[in-house]
Amino acid sequence: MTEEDFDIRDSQTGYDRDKDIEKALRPSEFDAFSGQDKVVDNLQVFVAAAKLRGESLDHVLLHGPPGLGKTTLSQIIANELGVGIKITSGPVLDKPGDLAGILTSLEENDVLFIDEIHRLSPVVEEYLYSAMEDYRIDIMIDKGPGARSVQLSLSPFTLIGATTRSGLLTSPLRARFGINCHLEYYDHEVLERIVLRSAGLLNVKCTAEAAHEIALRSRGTPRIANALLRRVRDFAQVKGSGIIEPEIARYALEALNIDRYGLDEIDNKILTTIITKFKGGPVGLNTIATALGEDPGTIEEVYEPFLIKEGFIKRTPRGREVTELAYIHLGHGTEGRAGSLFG
Ligand SMILES: Nc1ncnc2c1ncn2[C@@H]1O[C@H](COP(=O)(O)OP(=O)(O)OP(=O)(O)O)[C@@H](O)[C@H]1O
Ligand SMILES: [Mg+2]
Repeated sequence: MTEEDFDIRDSQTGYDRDKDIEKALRPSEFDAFSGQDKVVDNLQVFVAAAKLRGESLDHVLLHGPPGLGKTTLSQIIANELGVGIKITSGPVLDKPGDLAGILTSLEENDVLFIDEIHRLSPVVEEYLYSAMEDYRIDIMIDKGPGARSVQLSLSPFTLIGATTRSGLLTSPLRARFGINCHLEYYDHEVLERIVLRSAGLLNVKCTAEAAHEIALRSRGTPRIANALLRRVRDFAQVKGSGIIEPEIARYALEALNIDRYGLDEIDNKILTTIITKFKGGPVGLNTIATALGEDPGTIEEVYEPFLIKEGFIKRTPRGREVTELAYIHLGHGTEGRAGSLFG
């Protein structure tokens, strides 16, 4: 990829301007949130029950790959509960004191959102335990010989933790969440609906067929769908009629060098590595990770689920194996492959 190429990764990390648009496209009610039906249905019941009883909602853990709506859902939950939300993240909370400051500022039944909760330091994590369980924390007053710790009661609150790497959570932390939700990659039809909704919010006309083209290449991820929509809109306005139609959408996506299946650079690297270095597999996860210089957990939790969902990789008892689709997609011959699956 040259620098001029559109890098899908930018849409994951986000430029500031894009961040603002991302905020504007973020649904604020359950009804505007498409997909993840099971998770949403359950959350709606739990939220309604908590409201009925006038209690705080149980602590919620949201996990799943980037860009699938964890931050969005946590904001919807607070909004639907009609409470305030404070937002922070694991790496930002350096010392227990940082956490104590936020916890004591929460009002009754408020939501505290901790993003990247797998990156909390062990001392801060331990400090969180009693806050989550009994709404109590210990704070130190005074320094030196007069130092003593006093217990402080907190208002009941809901902790919503989000993580892309649930495998890294310790079991004591995981056990303290009463509600545990896993977000899945989105189907094309749902992404198409999301693209059409976003187009409406951006005030640009987009046909259903064009939305479908964009959805196909969005890696099952609403954030990428929205990012592609914005780039395609640029093409439609500069080189087309201003309306997003299938032809201009296809033209733009080609020009942006977006993979036909929405795979990103790392997805393609994983497939290429299995094909060229391991004869298509089966090969163990750790071996793939070492060959790529990536962390095995990240491959397993962040990349592999999409490749499996779309049928590029299979899990077998002996390891990971690429499918015929992967060979076709990458334009590799299947001569060197192991096994006799396609032979
Ligand atoms: N179900 C949905 N319906 C409509 N838009 C969605 C949906 N899910 C996510 N989005 C859009 O995708 C963008 C990314 O979602 P969000 O920031 O919530 O993802 P995330 O899971 O928190 O990602 P990360 O792990 O990177 O923090 C949001 O701006 C929102 O507009
Ligand atoms: Mg987020």
